[in-house]
Amino acid sequence: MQAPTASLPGIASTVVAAAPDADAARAPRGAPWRALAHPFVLLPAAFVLIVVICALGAPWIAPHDPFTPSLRHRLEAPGATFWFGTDDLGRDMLSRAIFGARTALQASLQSVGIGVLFGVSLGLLAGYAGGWCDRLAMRLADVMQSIPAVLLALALISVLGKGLTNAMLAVGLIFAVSFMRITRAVVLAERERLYVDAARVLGLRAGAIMFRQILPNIAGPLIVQASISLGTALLIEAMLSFLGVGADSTQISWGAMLETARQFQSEQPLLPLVPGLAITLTVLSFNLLGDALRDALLPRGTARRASSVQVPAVRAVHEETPLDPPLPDALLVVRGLSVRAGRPGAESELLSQVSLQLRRGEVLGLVGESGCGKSMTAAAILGLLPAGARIASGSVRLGGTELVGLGDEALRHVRGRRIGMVFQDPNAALSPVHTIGMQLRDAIRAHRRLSHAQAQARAVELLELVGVPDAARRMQDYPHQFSGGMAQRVVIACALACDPELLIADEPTTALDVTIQAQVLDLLAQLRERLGMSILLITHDLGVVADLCDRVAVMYAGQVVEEGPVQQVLSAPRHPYTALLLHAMPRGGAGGAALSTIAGRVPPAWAWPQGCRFHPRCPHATAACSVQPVALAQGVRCIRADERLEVLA
Ligand SMILES: Nc1ncnc2c1ncn2[C@@H]1O[C@H](COP(=O)(O)OP(=O)(O)OP(=O)(O)O)[C@@H](O)[C@H]1O
Repeated sequence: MQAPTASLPGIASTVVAAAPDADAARAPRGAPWRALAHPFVLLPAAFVLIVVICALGAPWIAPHDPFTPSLRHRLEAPGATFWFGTDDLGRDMLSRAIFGARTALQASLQSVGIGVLFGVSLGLLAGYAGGWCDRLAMRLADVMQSIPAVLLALALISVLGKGLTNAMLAVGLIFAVSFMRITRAVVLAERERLYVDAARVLGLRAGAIMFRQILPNIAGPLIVQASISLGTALLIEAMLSFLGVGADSTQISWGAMLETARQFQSEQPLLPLVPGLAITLTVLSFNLLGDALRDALLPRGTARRASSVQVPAVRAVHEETPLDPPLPDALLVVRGLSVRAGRPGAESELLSQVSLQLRRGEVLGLVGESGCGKSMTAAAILGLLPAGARIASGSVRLGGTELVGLGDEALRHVRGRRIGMVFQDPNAALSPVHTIGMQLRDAIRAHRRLSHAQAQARAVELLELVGVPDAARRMQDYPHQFSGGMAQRVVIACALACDPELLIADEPTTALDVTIQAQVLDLLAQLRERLGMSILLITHDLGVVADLCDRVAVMYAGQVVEEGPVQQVLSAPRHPYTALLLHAMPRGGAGGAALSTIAGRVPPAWAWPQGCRFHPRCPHATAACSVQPVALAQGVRCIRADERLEVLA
């Protein structure tokens, strides 16, 4: 175990130069309050507020005693003393309606509280864990949802006895099903988002990810559902009390008032007015508020990462790749790594016999077109393969520790502590609803027992290290208040939280403005220099590789096709694919010359070609190239590697 480090000696003081955060947009916050600004919403919001005030201050607000009968005033019409008349026992209808707000709100809050508690916990668990846990929860939900809420309440009352609490417990259990379904659906979508991957990469525990990362992000749909459920609960409470199985004689319920009004309506026709209006307006207000909140909250943050890829057919190539002996001082050694996805019998091989080596303090570039398997390689190293994909064979050793086959808990200790990860889109990698300070402190405390103050100090130090100006003040800011470049610096700071030996950067500059890209790359170079870290840099850009990397591995169709020192590979490429990639690079000063491209595209994983996978696009391919798989030999996977082949533009 690493000792807790409260500081990085000699580093924090060296602030990496950065451009000022000029484009840090201050996006408007507080979507619920924006929704309340609409006139259609102000009225119901004001009405709900009045109901709440009545419920809380009933003894002081009610003009008369709502409980003591006064037969002198029996069934009086509305007048100066009793504004809304009296009931059959001479009690003031207005005062009873004011006290009735207590019962209505208490019952609604009770049932919605129970619904939220059980529903959200189950939904989080089902959505996050998946598998049998999810299936069991969904079947339970189906059964529960087939029973009408009022029927279940009546059944529970017959077992547990009459009373509002028992009735609302039953209603709460029915509500739990809706909350569970909503939570599960949102969690299923949220868990595919980058900030959840980022939290897993940092080594946060499943509980922390569910409750601290995902839950605040699904608050919107839950608030909307809670608001609508409050109205429904109120209606059910009124209905049960109307039937005489809800509120008892010590409680005043609008439903019970309505039942009394029904009995004496022929004598006093205005009796139903007060309870009827109270029920209708309160339920309507809750529903209108729910609608407004839905409009304000739900469209937010809908961008989702594409999560699944169809894998319709089998295409597994078996080949033996001779492995080079490990480099001296190798930190990461990946050997013969194959990853497969899909149903048994219909699997495709996403990675085939991938071998890589990375020395301590070295930067290894992983290049190739989109779909070649670069991100899949990083995911396999981190033990974070997408659902349905698995490591079929091979080994990943980090500083002598075999990572393939390690359990979840052991891997959690590796991620974040020994391997840090920087993603392509910094804004997607940071949770939008937490401050930068909290996200950094969480990353630091995921692996170290530090007090809040120590974690805070370390977080500021990390922000200074990555060149965020005015670091202490910016700890309170949210991700949207940072420009792309600054947000990426924050992501890098999170990745460095526990001094990892290896940093995996997956296209860390692709989502950034070109002027900012160079600054972030400079930062990575400086960090590598100062911290002696190894970096696996995934990129499309051979220019970046030339500037930053010591070694490079070129990937094509799930295989490494060429590997070696940057200078050697870029100056004298031996694989036609590497040569064509180099040829397709935009060159400064090319003076209007058209960019050359590589004809065709990378095939999908289920259709990797037979023989050399590049042969259908290769200008030098011969009949022999399509016969059998080509092994990686002396850093290149091409049967014509020893011939001198000119690039055909
Ligand atoms: N969840 C998945 N299930 C099945 N196949 C997948 C999945 N994700 C990716 N693939 C396939 O794996 C192969 C490698 O994809 P990968 O995302 O690693 O490529 P990449 O080189 O990182 O591309 P990019 O530069 O666009 O990120 C592709 O054929 C892709 O279609």
